[in-house]
Order: sequence, then C-alpha cells, then structure tokens
Amino acid sequence: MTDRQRSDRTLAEALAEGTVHEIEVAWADPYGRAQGKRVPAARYQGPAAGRGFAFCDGSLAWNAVGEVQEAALLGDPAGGYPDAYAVPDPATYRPLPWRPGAGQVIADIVDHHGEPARTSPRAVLRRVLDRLAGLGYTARAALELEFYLLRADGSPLQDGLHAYSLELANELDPLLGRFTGELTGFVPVEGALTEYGPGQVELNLAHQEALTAADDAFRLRYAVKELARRQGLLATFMAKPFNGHSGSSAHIHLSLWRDGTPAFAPEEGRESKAARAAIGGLVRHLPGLTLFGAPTVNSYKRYEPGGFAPVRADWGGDDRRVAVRSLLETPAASRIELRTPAADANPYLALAAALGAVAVGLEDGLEPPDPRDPAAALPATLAEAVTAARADERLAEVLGRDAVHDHAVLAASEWQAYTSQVTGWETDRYLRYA
Ligand SMILES: NC(=O)CC[C@H](N)C(=O)O
Repeated sequence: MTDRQRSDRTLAEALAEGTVHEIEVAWADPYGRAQGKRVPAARYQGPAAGRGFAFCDGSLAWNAVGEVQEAALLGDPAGGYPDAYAVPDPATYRPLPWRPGAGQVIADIVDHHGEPARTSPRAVLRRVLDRLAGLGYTARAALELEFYLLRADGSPLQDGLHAYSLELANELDPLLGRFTGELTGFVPVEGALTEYGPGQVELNLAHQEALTAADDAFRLRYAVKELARRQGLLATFMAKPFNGHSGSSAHIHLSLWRDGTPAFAPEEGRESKAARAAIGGLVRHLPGLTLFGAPTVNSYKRYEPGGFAPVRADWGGDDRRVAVRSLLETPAASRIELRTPAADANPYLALAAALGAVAVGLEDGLEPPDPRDPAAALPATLAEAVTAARADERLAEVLGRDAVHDHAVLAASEWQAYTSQVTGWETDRYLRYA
C-alpha cells in the first residue's frame, strides 16, 4: 500500500470512528502561505465529496501583503470575485501534531466554471508532472528549508555563528527537538541543524514523489511557524532578514524515474543522457525560472557573489557555489540540486518551474554547456526576474501562459510598491549630502 493510499484510508477511518473533530482544508496562496477553512468533522464529507469548499478567488491573485491584483487573470474582476472551490485531495490528510483531534487536508483548486484553476500553484505543478509523465518519467524531489528562529519582536535569538553546532542546537530546545519529534508525523523531516546565521535552522525533508515533496514543504513552513508561535517565538522564511548574515534557501534535489528505475543513474561514470538533458534545460532556462523560486523584492538580496547563493546560471559536480549541482552517487541517489530557490518561495511554483525546465531539456534534447564557458548572469532584482520570466516563451508553454502572466503581475506589483517608497537607506545616504 502506498503512503497516499494509507492516508486516504486514515481520513475515512478517522471520520468514521469520530477520532477527528475538525479538519483544516488548506491550500497555498501565491506566496506558499497556508490558506484555508476550519471545518467541523460533521460538515466535511458533503462538500468534500461534492463541489468542494467555496472561497473568494481573490485569495489566489493577491500580492505579498494580500492586495488583490486585478490584472491577474484568476481574480477575474469582470466576474466580481466569484467563488472558487477547494477540493480536498484525501491522500494528503495528516493529523495536526499541535491540535489533538484536528487534521489537515490539502486541496486542489477549481474555478467558478468547475475547471482546475490553471494559475493555482498546485495545478501548475500537476500540469508539469503530467507533461513529464507524457515523456515517460515520474519525478522525485526533496527540499531543504532554511529559516530563522527569532524572538517575537523579530530580534535574533542567538549571536553565535556555527553551522552544525550541537551546542547552539541545544539552546534552541525544546522547539528544535519538536522538529525531529512530533513534527515527523506531519512531514518527513530527515534532519535538523543549526545553519550559519544567528538562530538560523535548516530542516531536510525526505525525497518523495514530486507533488508530495511540494506538499511537504508547504506543510513544513506552516508547521514551523505554528510550533514557534506556540513557543512565543517567530519563525521567518524571509530570504534575507539581516544585513551581514546569510540568507535562507529552499534547495531542491531532483531525480527522474522511468518504470521505477532511476533515470539519473550515472552512465560510464558521468551524467546519464536524461540527467544531461535536465541540466541543459535548467541552465538554459534559469533566468526565466528564477522568479518562481524567488518571488519577493527581498529574495534577490540573498544572492551574493562568492557566497553559497548562486549569481550565475552555472553548473558543476559536487560544488556548492554553482546554481545546478550534479550529484553522482549510487544509482538511486544520483540527483540534481537546484540552489537558486529562496526560503520565501512557493514550493509548488519553485518545483514546477524547475521540473518545467527539465521537461524542456528532455523535449529539446539539450546538453549542459561546457562548464568552462562564461555563464549567464541570473536576474539580480525582482524586476529583472519578471522580465526574464515574461521573455521565456518555451518555459511558459510548459508552465501555462496564464500562470506565468499572473505570477509576473503579482511580482511586478511587489516591485512597484518597493520602488515607490523612499527608504531609510536613501535618507541616511543622501539627505545631508544632497
Ligand atoms: N546550506 C548552504 O549551502 C547555505 C545556503 C545559504 N544559506 C543560501 O541562502 O543559499
């Protein structure tokens, strides 16, 4: 029995036995934040088996501070923000570790015409996975998420800088212990470590079928924030919260499988044909896909030359300085790590864009460039990323033009809000000197 079948049965059993009193019907907004409705168990089955749970479709077309952008298609202003429907995927059911008797299920979104909402993040990922399936592949993925644990007022909890420090890890207890304890029934955490910044933590997730991997990253961010809140702390997935301290990434490890065999298994000691096509697709389309792993103004402040966050569309072997890291290991563990996505990314969109570029690499028979050739610069700002995403017709064909249009509109609204403000940096720098 697969994990999906198991949790499917768990939900039906929990409802039948009356061991669950409430279900959170959850979906990701454009920025990967958990949205949803709390539904009493007795009111769940009707809508879940029918049209789904109604909500205002503006929730799928708002920017980082919740301002609905009318130019985004799904908001469909002509239609007056009609209902969209959250249709639970029962295989995603998990009991909530912090509220006994409550569970969560992740929903797919259907628009008011009854069609899958083509710009909703989970739908974009499904579309790419269908395309890969058409090529004969299933994708597996594992995400590593970094974040800062802060005091409730936003100040750092620690001042030490020691990645992998078990002593600093102890200082973060009891919360850190929860991430490798009760949280593992909700998401498959494989490891927890202190990262380089003060109070920065990294959690590694197990590799899973790609849709589940994105669901896990979505759940993880929600759960970490909630467990921290219950402890009187603030967990932030902001990409670069502090000047002078490392940013937070969402590295994605990818592999393709054909009929249960690993398509990235090394061939004659080097990357397989499928792996080379995947690397070729990723490297060529990195400028266009960057937006989907780096959706805010702040995401771009993480990229620093000479650091661990890449600034070029380059690739290499076991090298943490490049954007696309090819890890040749045992056949089943050989994989590609994409290091551009930031922790503030929507995991569905980041994974969809990465796998979209992989699909393009396979379809177009691409090869990795010679690593000694000069590599293209990645977009250095959100505005450059929007331009690059809009210019990448081939990637848009795979992700869906409407999805690229909408998410570019949201990002452009972030950029507009940012550039229209006079900042403290400007007054500090220019007021007395102009
Ligand atoms: N684990 C690492 O390689 C550090 C990654 C770094 N924090 C980044 O933002 O990219």
